[in-house]
Amino acid sequence: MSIQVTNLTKVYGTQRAVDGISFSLKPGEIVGFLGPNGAGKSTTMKILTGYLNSTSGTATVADFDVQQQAMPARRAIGYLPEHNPLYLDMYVREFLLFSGKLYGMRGSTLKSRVDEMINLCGLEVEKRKKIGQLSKGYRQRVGLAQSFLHDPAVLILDEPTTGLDPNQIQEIRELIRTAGHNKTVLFSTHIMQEVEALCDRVIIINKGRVVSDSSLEELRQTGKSLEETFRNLTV
Ligand SMILES: Nc1ncnc2c1ncn2[C@@H]1O[C@H](COP(=O)(O)OP(=O)(O)OP(=O)(O)O)[C@@H](O)[C@H]1O
Repeated sequence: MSIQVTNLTKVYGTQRAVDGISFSLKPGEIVGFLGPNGAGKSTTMKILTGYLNSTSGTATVADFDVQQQAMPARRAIGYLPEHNPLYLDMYVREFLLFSGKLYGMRGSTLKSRVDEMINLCGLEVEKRKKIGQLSKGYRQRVGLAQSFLHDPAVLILDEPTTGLDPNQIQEIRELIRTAGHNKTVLFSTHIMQEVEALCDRVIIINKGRVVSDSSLEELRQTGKSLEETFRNLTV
């Protein structure tokens, strides 16, 4: 399995933000991770990417335990966090070169990979600007370029299109489809059409628990829209 989550729990103080969830993703699957605000999506993603430790349970990425084998697990992951923290004073190309070095890339391999990502993510026209001068959509492209840079097998994208205009949403979606080809992708979103446009399968969580894990095809066969299913399971 590319991602295996087993009985994962995260307690903040007295709150069980993630409450014994289990799910898995096979190599090459694109899975939408849905849930209302506060359901525990970002917390789960932060545990998968090693930003947070779980309270109990296990998670593996590319068969590496995210806590016990943190470094190889992280090498297998491209992560776009919800608020996409970037160094605003850095130039686009400078930032991507810097990020690549953190992944141990050097010399001509690094430079050609950065140029490839600039091209793939449509950053050519903006590559000489400082990140702080970019629009939100272009900042998101920089975040995606960074997450794809080391060619990870697994992409974990936390609300990659939130706050973008309809054209940018379409472009970022296309980018995820292109760059996510042959990769395993887990992404969270509140946009149902996005799930329908991109996903093989949908996992819905509510109050820290998995309430549905079905293929889009199975959900279609219920005769209800995804929105209706979501509301029925989470209101
Ligand atoms: N560092 C923290 N300390 C305490 N509570 C936290 C912390 N981070 C998250 N929480 C709480 O855990 C719960 C789950 O939060 P999380 O961010 O994982 O939800 P989410 O599903 O990603 O929500 P959204 O769709 O709004 O981004 C929320 O009630 C949140 O307030």
